[in-house]
Amino acid sequence: MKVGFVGWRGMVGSVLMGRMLEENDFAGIEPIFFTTSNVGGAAPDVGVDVPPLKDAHDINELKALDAIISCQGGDYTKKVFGDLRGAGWDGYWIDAASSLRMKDDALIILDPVNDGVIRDGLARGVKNFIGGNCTVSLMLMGLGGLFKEGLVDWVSAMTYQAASGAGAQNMRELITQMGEIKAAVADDLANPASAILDIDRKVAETMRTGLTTDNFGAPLAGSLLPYIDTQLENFQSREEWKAEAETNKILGRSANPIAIDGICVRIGAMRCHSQALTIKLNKDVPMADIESIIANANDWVKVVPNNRAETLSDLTPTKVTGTLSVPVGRLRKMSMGPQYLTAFTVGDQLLWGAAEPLRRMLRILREA
Ligand SMILES: NC(=O)C1=CN([C@@H]2O[C@H](COP(=O)(O)OP(=O)(O)OC[C@H]3O[C@@H](n4cnc5c(N)ncnc54)[C@H](OP(=O)(O)O)[C@@H]3O)[C@@H](O)[C@H]2O)C=CC1
Ligand SMILES: N[C@@H](CC(=O)OP(=O)(O)O)C(=O)O
Repeated sequence: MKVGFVGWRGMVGSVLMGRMLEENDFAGIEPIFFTTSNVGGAAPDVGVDVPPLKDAHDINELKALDAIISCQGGDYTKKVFGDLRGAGWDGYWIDAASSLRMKDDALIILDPVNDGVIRDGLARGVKNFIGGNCTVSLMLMGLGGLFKEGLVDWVSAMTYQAASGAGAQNMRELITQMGEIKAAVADDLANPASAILDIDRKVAETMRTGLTTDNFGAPLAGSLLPYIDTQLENFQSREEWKAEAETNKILGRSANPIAIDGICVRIGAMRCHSQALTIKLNKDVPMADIESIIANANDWVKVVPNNRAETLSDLTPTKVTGTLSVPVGRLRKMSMGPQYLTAFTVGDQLLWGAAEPLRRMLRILREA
């Protein structure tokens, strides 16, 4: 199988390369690497012979491939995908970008949750397989069991999203902002006799006027930004809109959708998205059953007992970052009634949120 990789050196692409190497995924395929900026340059060392970098806009080169994995972004997809299909290319297109997600001829891939939908699609001849929005994928990796059992009436998801979701430059900017805050009060901090309210005043002044905000457009460090992605006419942000639209498409139930809505917030975490969920169940299910349904849904979800020590140890971005683990905790019935469940979940948005579903889709194609 000839597989083209576009966007392999970006942030999502690098995570994908790392995972493919860990899982020995380059053995048995013929990888060909593409670039938008360095045609003829050296391709990465993936343990098998590879030609120099090819032009990611060269339709003839792309046409020779059985499958293409793109982590290059939506603008690239928009530029190339139509021309490539128009030129008669019939291969598999696997993409991290959102541009094709809601198209009728595309499926959103998250195989631990929708393996059946993916395999049905393959049997029907679907050729476009698109990774889901990170927040949606991570919510489903955590709570997929409840959806699978048909227990969910509606969900309200309040998110705490990491800087990485906005891109590599934003991760750098978050750290820069943290450093700028520290620098503004370093002398006062070093002096145990300094007044905390003086430190606080200087910090607030620095946050309002002295932080680098070229990428976020607003100060994030020490604060939060309760708006992600663009504004829609119904006053949802696009990130909030994706929750219901993409979840139902992933589950293959767009015709009979479950309502999912909430507020998406950017916080100063590096690469783990967290979300606090209010779930209205369609019946009163005992907590022990809920916990076992959630825990048994896939190999990566883990129920964290709802106590302070284990929550602070196991249910934080700091613990989860760089891992495939998806802990779900703070599980309890709410005071609104026995059908109202609350949960908190954390996941690495570059792994399950972006690269891992693409890697696994390639495996599914190879094994099909
Ligand atoms: N960031 C995220 O959390 C998520 C992103 N996605 C999707 O994936 C797409 C790619 O995102 P992301 O990986 O963050 O994008 P990056 O900006 O990290 O990389 C995109 C491309 O930029 C080029 N590039 C230019 N300068 C550099 C550099 N110094 N280092 C590395 N690459 C460079 C590379 O193309 P070339 O080699 O051709 O020059 C690279 O493939 C997004 O647009 C989005 O559609 C999906 C889910 C989550
Ligand atoms: N919008 C997401 C990241 C992302 O790339 O989402 P999407 O793949 O839906 O465009 C975030 O900011 O955290």
